[in-house]
Amino acid sequence: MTSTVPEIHRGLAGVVADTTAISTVIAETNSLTYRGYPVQDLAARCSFEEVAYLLWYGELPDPGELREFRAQERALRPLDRTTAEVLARLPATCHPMDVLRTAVSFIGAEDPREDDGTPAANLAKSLTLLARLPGVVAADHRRRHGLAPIQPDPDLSYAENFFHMCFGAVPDAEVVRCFEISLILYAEHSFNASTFTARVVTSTLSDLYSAVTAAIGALKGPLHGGANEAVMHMLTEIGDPQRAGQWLDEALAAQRKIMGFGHRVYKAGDSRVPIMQEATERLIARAGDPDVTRLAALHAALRHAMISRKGIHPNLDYPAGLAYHLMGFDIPAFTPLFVMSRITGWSAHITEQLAHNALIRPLASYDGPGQRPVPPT
Ligand SMILES: CC(=O)SCCNC(=O)CCNC(=O)[C@H](O)C(C)(C)COP(=O)(O)OP(=O)(O)OC[C@H]1O[C@@H](n2cnc3c(N)ncnc32)[C@H](O)[C@@H]1OP(=O)(O)O
Ligand SMILES: O=C([O-])CC(=O)C(=O)O
Repeated sequence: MTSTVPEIHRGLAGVVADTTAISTVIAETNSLTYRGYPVQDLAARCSFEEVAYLLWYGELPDPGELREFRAQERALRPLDRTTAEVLARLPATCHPMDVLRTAVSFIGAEDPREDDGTPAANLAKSLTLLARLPGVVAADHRRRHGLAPIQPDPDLSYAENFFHMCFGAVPDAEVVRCFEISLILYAEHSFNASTFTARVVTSTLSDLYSAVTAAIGALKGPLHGGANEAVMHMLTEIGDPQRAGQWLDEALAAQRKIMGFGHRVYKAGDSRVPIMQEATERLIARAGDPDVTRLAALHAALRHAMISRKGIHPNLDYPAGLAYHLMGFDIPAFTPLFVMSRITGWSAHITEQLAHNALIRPLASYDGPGQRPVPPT
């Protein structure tokens, strides 16, 4: 009897798993659109709140809709006492992504709303998470420096308020805008690993908090969102722009993955990198500091070396990691910043998955031992 060997798509590479109307990544033209709008234009003209609204409702808000959306987000910002206490008890040695994952799970456990899974109920939960997660990240950042949390300020935008809660001050507009651009670029990217994780959990008809908790776990890994932290660790390890080429040769010879480079879909450059790189260069110029100039030179030298040696281009995590460092965030807080943005894309996909749900359950080709008897005891 002959058996046909099925074609295996390890890592689901090249597999089209479903349709989506949320975003499209077109590697051939190096383009990315959210609900049809080029991400470059959104990053140039919109606030992060407008982009969140677009992802969730399918259209950009008119002024009245934006006003109402902003008011709702601002009203939901304060963390309740129990959540704050639970988070303060987590060991300071755990990674901030563990804190965030626990926070979402805890906020979900505390939510008294019945889980009817309707789009309206899920959007209400998504807005709660969008509004609360910055407070979680900021309080965690401060406790690691022995500082008390700062209450949110409802007069500030999403991005401004986050700086206020982390550092007790809002930096100049250039820095806030650079941060906001990173949030817009990180918001959504089709069926990436964390979004697909959220869709898998949702496909079992589990709840939104469970899907987001799982997605945070997937984003933490260094092959996905964790790469923005790994980029800064790598730059710190190299230390000197003059060493970039030799360091890279040794790392490649040792089969190391160079963090912040390469992408499953983009093979000739990530559509988001030029915008993020430009914004980061404005931060570098603004700093006017020799250490920053040196770090920027190292960042550029490694990018050139990687492109010339391997033809592999940076992904969004490469400029974003440097930008977050220049904004004053601690390295382990970088991936939580990604979560504060990607919560918008995850929530949109959870709603879309439920709208035409099919349980996600692929097949496997078994290659273990043949059938055999259990030895007698
Ligand atoms: C926001 C985001 O999540 S963007 C991604 C962030 N992740 C990173 O930056 C981590 C570093 N990058 C990588 O590990 C990879 O590029 C991934 C995981 C992102 C994509 O990988 P895949 O699509 O599975 O491609 P794959 O790993 O098969 O790479 C193809 C080839 O390029 C090489 N390659 C790809 N990326 C890198 C890299 N960063 N460093 C060194 N080599 C690389 C691989 O070694 C492989 O070479 P081979 O064909 O000689 O074996
Ligand atoms: O699309 C991917 O595989 C990873 C990525 O860039 C993202 O999630 O933003």
